[in-house]
Amino acid sequence: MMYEVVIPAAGQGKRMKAGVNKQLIELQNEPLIVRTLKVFENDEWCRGIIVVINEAERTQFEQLFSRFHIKKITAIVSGGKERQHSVYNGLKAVKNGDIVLIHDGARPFVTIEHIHELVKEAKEHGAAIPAVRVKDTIKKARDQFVEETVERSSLWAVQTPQAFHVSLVLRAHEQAQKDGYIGTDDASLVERIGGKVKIVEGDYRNIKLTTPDDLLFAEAILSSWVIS
Ligand SMILES: Nc1ccn([C@@H]2O[C@H](COP(=O)(O)OP(=O)(O)OP(=O)(O)O)[C@@H](O)[C@H]2O)c(=O)n1
Ligand SMILES: C[C@](O)(CO)[C@H](O)COP(=O)(O)O
Repeated sequence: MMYEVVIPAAGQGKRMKAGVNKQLIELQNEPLIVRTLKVFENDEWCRGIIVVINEAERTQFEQLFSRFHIKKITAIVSGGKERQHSVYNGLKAVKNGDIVLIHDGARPFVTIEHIHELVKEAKEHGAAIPAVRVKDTIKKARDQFVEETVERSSLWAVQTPQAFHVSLVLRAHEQAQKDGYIGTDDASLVERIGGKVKIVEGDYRNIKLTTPDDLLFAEAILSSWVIS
C-alpha cells in the first residue's frame, strides 16, 4: 500500500526560541528534520516525500538532504504564512492520486508501524489520524476563572501523520481556502466538509517539538530507544 507524504517544515518555531528554524536543531548529532525524513526514507510503502520549506532556507535544507542521503524527495516547495498554507502548497505537488500523509517536520518519533496502520485505515475510511487519550483534567476558562470542567472521556489529543485520500484532502483545503478558514490540523478541514475521520490510537512519544522543554523529552525518548 503505497503513499506520498507532505512534510511542512516552513514554520518560524517562535515558541522554541532557538534563534534558528527548530527543524535544524540537532538531536544526538542529527538535525531534527533529518530524523523525521529518515522514518519515511526507510518505509518501503513511501513512494515520495514532498518537503515544504522557507525559500530563504532552501540551500541549507538541500545541503542537509544530500549530506544525509535522503533520496525519496520528489519536490521541495515554498511554504506559506500559516501551516495550512504550507501544507496546501505541498499537496499541489502530489503526483499519485491515492493516499497522502501530512506529517509535521517537527515530529521525529513516529513509527513505521503506526504509519502503516494509518494508511490502511485511510484507504478504508478516507481519513485517519493518530491521537492519544487526554490524561489531564481539562477546564474551560475565561480571564483565568474556570467556566466549566470538560468531560474527558471523549477527548483525544491529535498528532500527525494524518492520512487521507488525495482527492478528499485537496477538496477540503480548497474549500477552507475559499472560506478563509484556518484550522490547526488538516483533519479539521475534512470534518467541515462532512468527511469521516477515523482515530487510530497513537503513541505519547510521538511528540511535536514545540517549546524548549520538548528538547528534554526528545533526549529522554532517544536515550530510552538506545537502551531498549
Ligand atoms: N507557516 C508554517 C507554519 C508551520 N509549518 C510547519 O508545521 C509544523 C507544525 O507547526 P508548529 O510546530 O506549530 O511550528 P511553528 O509554526 O514553526 O511554531 P511556532 O508557532 O512556535 O512559530 C512544523 O513542522 C512547522 O515547520 C509550516 O510548514 N509553515
Ligand atoms: C497538526 C498538529 O500537529 C496538531 O497537533 C499541528 O501541527 C499543531 O500545530 P500547533 O501550532 O501546535 O497547534
